[in-house]
Amino acid sequence: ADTKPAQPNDFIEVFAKLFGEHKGIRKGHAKGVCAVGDFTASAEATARFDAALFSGATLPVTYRFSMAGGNPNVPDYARAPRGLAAQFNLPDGSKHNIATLTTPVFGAKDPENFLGLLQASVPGADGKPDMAKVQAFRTAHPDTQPQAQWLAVNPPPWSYTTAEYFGIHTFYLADKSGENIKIRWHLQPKDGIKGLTDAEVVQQNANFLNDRLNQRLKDGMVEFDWIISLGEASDSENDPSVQWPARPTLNAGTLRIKASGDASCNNINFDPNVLSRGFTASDDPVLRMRSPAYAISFGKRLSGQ
Ligand code: HEM
Repeated sequence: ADTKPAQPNDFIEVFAKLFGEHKGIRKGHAKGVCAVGDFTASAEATARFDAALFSGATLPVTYRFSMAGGNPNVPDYARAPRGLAAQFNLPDGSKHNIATLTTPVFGAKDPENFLGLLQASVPGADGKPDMAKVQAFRTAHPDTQPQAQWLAVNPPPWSYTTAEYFGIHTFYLADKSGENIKIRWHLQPKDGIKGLTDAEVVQQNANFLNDRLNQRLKDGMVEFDWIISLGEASDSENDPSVQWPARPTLNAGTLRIKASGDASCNNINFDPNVLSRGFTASDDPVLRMRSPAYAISFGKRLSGQ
């Protein structure tokens, strides 16, 4: 990074400049919907890993699907990432959180460049962002380009249930021999991947995603396979703007969603550094920044700010 270290509250402040102040709701991923279901590990994951999540027991899970950004009224056809967060409830009362995006990479390699990109995008006096300034920032910081390129060529999901969701960061996972394996992972929808057509992007109403999820759940539960990629020595451990090459994978289990639209996720902070035994966070600086930024947002929204 070529600037002073980004502070967690810098993000809360720039989100307010970009999206306005919205009291009592999430400062990021403001628009979303709760859901409930469970998770069962695969026999392969149970055999291979020494991790509480993969012990084999079926675990209750609280989910939240969301639209990226701090605008609670963002239209559901926006070319922005969608999020899927999950909180796994372990038998001993502990929790494990994941909070994923539909893009395989994040929008910057570190908090400073993400903050710089957001600051460059703040609208001027005319209410519009200075696109030349944004473009100049992206040119000077090439790590801010891959996510934007991905979003430009991939249509927004047709439904929350027809997208892949990526963990993006590198984590370590303990195997039965006591070794910590370098992993990345994504959630693979059993409904298949389906995007909106160009015509649908223009014609969709602004709030179809929640209805489509409710409608889909009337036909039975929605399932995602948890696909883990096994990293190699050359694969990045701390740069979320870079995708790993295709690697050997294994199916670690199935996430099931059974109902949506309740209030179960409202008071959850899906801090992605809350991990259960067997998982360890990498020192990806973006991953580390997420805990304090989410905590500020959580404290604010719980206190009506
Ligand atoms: C420095 C980088 C980041 C900052 C500052 C940031 C900030 C935030 C904030 C403030 C929230 C609201 C938290 C709450 O009130 O509970 C949030 C939610 C979320 N973020 Fe991030 N985020 C960052 C990176 C990421 C990355 C890399 C991912 C995915 C890999 C991600 C996925 C999500 C998701 C899915 C939610 C919604 C969670 C929910 O449904 O409650 N974010 N983010």
